[in-house]
Amino acid sequence: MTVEAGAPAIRVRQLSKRFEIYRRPADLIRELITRRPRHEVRWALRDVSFELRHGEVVGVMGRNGAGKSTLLKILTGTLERTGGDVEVQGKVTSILELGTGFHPEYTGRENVYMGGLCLGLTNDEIDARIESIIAFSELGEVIDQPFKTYSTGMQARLTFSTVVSADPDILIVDEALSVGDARFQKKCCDKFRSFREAGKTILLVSHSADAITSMCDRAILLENGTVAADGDPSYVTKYYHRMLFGGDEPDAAVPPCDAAPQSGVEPDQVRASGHRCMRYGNGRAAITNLAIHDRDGRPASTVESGSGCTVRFTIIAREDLDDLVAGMLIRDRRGVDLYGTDTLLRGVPVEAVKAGDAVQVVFHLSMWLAGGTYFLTASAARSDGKQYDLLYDGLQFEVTGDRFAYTNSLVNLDVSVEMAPASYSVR
Ligand SMILES: Nc1ncnc2c1ncn2[C@@H]1O[C@H](COP(=O)(O)OP(=O)(O)OP(=O)(O)O)[C@@H](O)[C@H]1O
Repeated sequence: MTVEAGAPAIRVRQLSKRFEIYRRPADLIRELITRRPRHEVRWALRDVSFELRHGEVVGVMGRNGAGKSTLLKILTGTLERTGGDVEVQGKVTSILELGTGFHPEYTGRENVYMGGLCLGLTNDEIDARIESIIAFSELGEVIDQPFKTYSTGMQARLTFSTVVSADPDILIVDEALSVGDARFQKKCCDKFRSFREAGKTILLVSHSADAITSMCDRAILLENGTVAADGDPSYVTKYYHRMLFGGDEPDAAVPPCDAAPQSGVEPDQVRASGHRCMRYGNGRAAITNLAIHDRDGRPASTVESGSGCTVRFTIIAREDLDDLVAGMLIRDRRGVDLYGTDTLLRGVPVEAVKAGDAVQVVFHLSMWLAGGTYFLTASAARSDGKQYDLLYDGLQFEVTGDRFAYTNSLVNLDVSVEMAPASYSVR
């Protein structure tokens, strides 16, 4: 099938899934006989609607039990829906569980054939692809050993390599990549990129904000079986983060971040860049005056790569605090965490702070990032991680680049280089 980038690949309208849960198997029989309900109803999905276009890589996030797997199972046709519509345009293949359809006693090679046949490939097609599947999985040395002797990461590599070889129009992946090592994840990322360029659609479930922000064009957040957010991955992952870490105690005491622009970056600059800061916590302390100071001690929104600077902020205790840990985290514009630390990790003693007292926090660092736009998060928390106040991406700043590095570099490794004649002989 030829796919047209931008055309709808999956359309989901008001999708619902209801499970009926019987505490004991006998309850089902009793219900049938007495015609009185003896089950609990659990809605795994309720009125879920979205559309995915060909050429989009979309991440699905959500807490345990939010409905992600149920959604994927319905999209791949392995689970019946209770209500709503699903339209899928194109050939779908999925990796819902590692090694599904793979037999533990068979070798890796035999499993590639079995998996390929399950994916609709013919024997001849698998013959033509087997070497490239093995090469992609990098399991050439063990491919004739039983699948059960593979580590989870190796199983993930073989499953992924086999599934992508089926050349689907729509690829659905459920967390399978999280078990691979960083190098294999990078290969998967590259594969996704080439899929996207070929106009294919990828739906990827992950709990990792890094995976979602680095691989996806868009993210959908499920909460209690409904769509809680759908949009830009960095915004949705922030929202998810807030839900996970900021939701257990009310944070109404803390003003919205946009209402409290931080020094070092002008409010207009914040708006112009579309940067959305988020603020959450229980409000027992408040962070103010978040700023970066350059090596001359002046507040700066631009820092030279490799130069010394300080991250500064003040924490005001609104109530007596038994302990206080101050933290900082730098993210890139895709939302990937680049560096974070806190006073506890750095061995600064945790001390009680009285209501009304202010604490000045200063992190000294060398800005070994490559040129680009970055975001600084500041936190004031208890040592068990409970947030008093957290300014998520509270400050945007620029690093002016090391002009000797490639422009897509992420860090500045302060490289020097030499080249000299070498002796060389052919034996
Ligand atoms: N077969 C089933 N029978 C009864 N309830 C189910 C069944 N499958 C899922 N559920 C319920 O549906 C809800 C959504 O489950 P689902 O597995 O889709 O969540 P999830 O977001 O994939 O979670 P996780 O991140 O833990 O994998 C949960 O409350 C779960 O208990």
